[in-house]
This record gives sequence, structure tokens and C-alpha cells, in this order.
Amino acid sequence: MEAAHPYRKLKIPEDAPFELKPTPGKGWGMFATRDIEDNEIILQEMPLFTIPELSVPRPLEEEVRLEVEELDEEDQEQFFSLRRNGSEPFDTLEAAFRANKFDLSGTDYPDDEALLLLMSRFNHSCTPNAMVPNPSNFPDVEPECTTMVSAKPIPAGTEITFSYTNVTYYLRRDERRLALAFDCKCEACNVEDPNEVYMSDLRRTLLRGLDSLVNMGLSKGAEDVIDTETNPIIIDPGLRAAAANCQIMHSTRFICYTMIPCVLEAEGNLGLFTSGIYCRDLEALATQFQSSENARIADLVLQQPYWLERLNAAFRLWNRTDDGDMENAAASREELRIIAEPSDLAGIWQGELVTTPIIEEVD
Ligand SMILES: C[S@@+](CC[C@H](N)C(=O)[O-])C[C@H]1O[C@@H](n2cnc3c(N)ncnc32)[C@H](O)[C@@H]1O
Repeated sequence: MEAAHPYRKLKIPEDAPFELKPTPGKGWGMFATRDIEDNEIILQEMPLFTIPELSVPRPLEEEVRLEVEELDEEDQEQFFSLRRNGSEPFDTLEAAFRANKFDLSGTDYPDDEALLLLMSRFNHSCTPNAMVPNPSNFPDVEPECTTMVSAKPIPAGTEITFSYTNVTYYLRRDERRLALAFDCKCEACNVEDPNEVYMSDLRRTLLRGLDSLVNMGLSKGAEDVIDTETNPIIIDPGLRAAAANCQIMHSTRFICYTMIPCVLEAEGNLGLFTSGIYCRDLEALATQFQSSENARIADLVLQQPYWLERLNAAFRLWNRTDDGDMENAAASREELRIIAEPSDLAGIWQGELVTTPIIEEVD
């Protein structure tokens, strides 16, 4: 019975703007109990316990048991309240930990994984209304704390969701089915109108291409899910090679970077928090122009209040070379050498900049 469900024992802070209740097809989930504004902190939670370096594969049963034994009686009761998607108890302690853990990258404990009782009650959405940003964005809270922030205004009564993996922003609906370990029932995956699905798929395909282009051919993990031989991240082969070789003009990168929030916004995935991050990054890119006219245009872009206006202004940079192009390309190349896998560096640096994105003729 719902009233006697073990989740009722989970301690939710009195001032929390959410409640835990069943949600069709998704077990239980967190629902807003009042209107939540965009970019509002929804929850900050300390782990019940942490386990180090899960990147080293090993059985965890014993480690989890030792941690659970260390807990006081009340916390043990909280831990044993956990259920597999709100229904059956977990068969093992390890299974309970794995289903309710968060990684702590960005905190002072980047190699640890944390058991978070409440944070892990929020369900996933491919068009979420909340997010769990890198904890380094919240320097004033406990360094182990994980924070959930709204990513758009959330009306009272709405389910609060976040994206379990950022790669879903860059995947079409069919591809997302491969990436998620469950049959996603979120509003983006449940759309029935084929035109809407088509447009959403197009936007997400464009997003991963733009993202890969501005990040020198590296994408945010989409290539782990899709077959890039038949379905390349950047479709145009010349542009793809140019991105991998860091041969993209700075003006082209700047325009493409400005386009990303516009597409995210059209897809319903741009809130104040994310927009602020893109603003800061665009400001940093603007400082890298060395030709005064380009720097002036970039400044004009930054003065625009909305992303579409910024993009409109950024197009004035189209096809403009910059005195800093070679320097910026060399810096990107260096960065790529540091962060990329050797296989990503298969394309050899040619030294020439691609001045215009190459458009292949379409029959
Ligand atoms: C960490 S739990 C989330 C809370 C869980 N619903 C509960 O009742 O405790 C993750 C599990 O919730 C379910 N889930 C989360 N988001 C979902 C979604 N969008 N569609 C379907 N199931 C979802 C999946 O079974 C997933 O493995």
C-alpha cells in the first residue's frame, strides 16, 4: 500500500520544494510542491557514504556492507528503505549501491561514488526541467555535496527530472533507446507526432555536429552509441577532417558556438544556468580574436540580450580570417593532444586553415 511504502521513511527536508510519489511507468518520482523558478536550488545532499574509484572493476558487496555497518541505526533504516524502482527490495547491497550512486567528479573527491538517497529518487528525462551541474559551480557548499538546480520554471505538481547522461542531448530518439538502460517514458520520447519527432531528431543531430566542430572533432560521447562509419557526427567529410586537424577558423568556431544555445533553446533544453555557462564561454572565445574589427563584432555579439540576436550578429564574422587564427589553432591542437585518445589524432595536422566550411554538392 502506498501509505505504508518504505519510501515514506526517507527523510525529506521540511523546506524541500518536492514530494516523493508514484509516477506512471517510472516507479516513484519527485514532484514539485510549489512553483519553482528557473535556476533555483532544489536540493543539496550529502552522501550517506562513498566508495572509492569505481573505475576499477571489482565486486563491491563487501565494501558496501562495511560502509552500511558503519551507519547509525537511523541511516541504516534509510538505506534499507531503497527499492528497485520503487517496488522490490534489492537482492544485494552492491545492487542497491549501484542503482543509487552518483559520481563526485568536480568535487574534492573526484574518484569517489556517493550513495545519495534523495537525489537518486529523481527520474530521468531527455528534456529535463532540472540538472545536477558540476559541484565546482557551488563553492560555498560542503565539498562532497551534490546539488540539483532547476533548468526551467517548474509549475507546482510537475515531476522534477534531470538527464542521467548528457549524451541524450545529442542523440535522436531511436539512438537514445540504445543509450539508456530502460525504456524511457519521458515527454521527449513519448511524442507521437512524427513531424515533432523528426524536428527534434534534426536538432539533436545538428547539436552534436556543432558541438564536435567547436571541440575539435571530439563529441560528448555520441560516438559511443552510434555507428560513426555510417552516421558520422560531422556529416561533411572535409569539415570533419578540418575539425579533427584543428583547421577551423576562429570566426567559424565562434559562430558555431553561438548557434548551440539557439538549437538547445529550440529543443527546450536551455535554462538560465546553461545559458550562463555558454555566455561565459563565448566571452572567453571573444577575447581570442586578435584583429580589431573581429574583436569589435564579437563585442557586439556579446551585447545582444538573446541568443538568436547574438547568432544574427555573429554571422557578420562569416568567412573572416583573424590574426590570431594560427595561434588559436595551435593552442587547440595542444589541448587536443592532452585530452584526446591517440586514435582521435589519426588525422595529421596540416597547418592550413579551412577558411570556409566545405559544402558538398547534393544531387
Ligand atoms: C535511480 S532510479 C529513479 C527513482 C525510481 N523511479 C524509484 O522509484 O526509486 C532509476 C530508475 O528509475 C526508472 N526511470 C527513471 N527515469 C525513467 C524514465 N524516464 N522512463 C522510465 N523509467 C525511468 C528506471 O527504472 C531507472 O532504472
